[in-house]
Amino acid sequence: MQGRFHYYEGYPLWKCAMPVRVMRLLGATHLIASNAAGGLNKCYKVGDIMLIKDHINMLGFGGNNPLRGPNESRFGPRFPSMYGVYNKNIIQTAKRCAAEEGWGDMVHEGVYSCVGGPNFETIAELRMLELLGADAVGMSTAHEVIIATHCGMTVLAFSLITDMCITDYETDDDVNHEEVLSVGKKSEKVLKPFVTRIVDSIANQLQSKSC
Ligand SMILES: O=P(O)(O)O[C@H]1O[C@H](CO)[C@@H](O)[C@H]1O
Ligand code: HPA
Repeated sequence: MQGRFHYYEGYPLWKCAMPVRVMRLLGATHLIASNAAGGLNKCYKVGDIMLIKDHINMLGFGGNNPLRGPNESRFGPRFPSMYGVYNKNIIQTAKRCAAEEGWGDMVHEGVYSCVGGPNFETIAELRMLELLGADAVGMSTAHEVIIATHCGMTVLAFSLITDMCITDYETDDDVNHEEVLSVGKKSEKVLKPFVTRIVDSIANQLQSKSC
């Protein structure tokens, strides 16, 4: 997909995630989701990649979930498990692809927290997310991953760290969307071959399984 629908644009979550169901109906078995996110983990740097190993869906705590409403059992069960959502084998594949390209040092594994936006978080909110165990924060992806998991897709998701979150009242730095876009643009040269390598590797694995 080129871009995605966001909750802050006014769409309900089920609509934000609907393209995933369309892809599933077209025969897709795997979802590779990427996003721009603010880094909370102090070991990260702008331009790093965080392979998502789990998420904290802040919208979901309030009952706002893309699966809310009558369950569509042709896609999946009423109460889907969210253990092991982010496929461990594919995370390893992605790590290997990064190492082969010489990007091992800039690729991490971490927990993504999804907030509603559109405002960037307050310092107190960021401190709370940090305390909860989040390594990065953004305004997308969790609902798409929930829908993909519900319909049995295998998921890899990663965040490009576009800014480091400020958790210190003494800092004068700020965050803005232009910075997010500019880091995204600069990182294209890394992200495109990274994703291509991962897709090739998954395809090879699937092919050798089917032989
Ligand atoms: O998650 P994506 O859409 O990649 O982008 C992130 O960057 C935007 C904020 O700058 C928000 O849309 C946030 O979610
Ligand atoms: N916070 C929330 N969403 C984001 C950020 C951030 O710092 N950066 C990119 N998307």
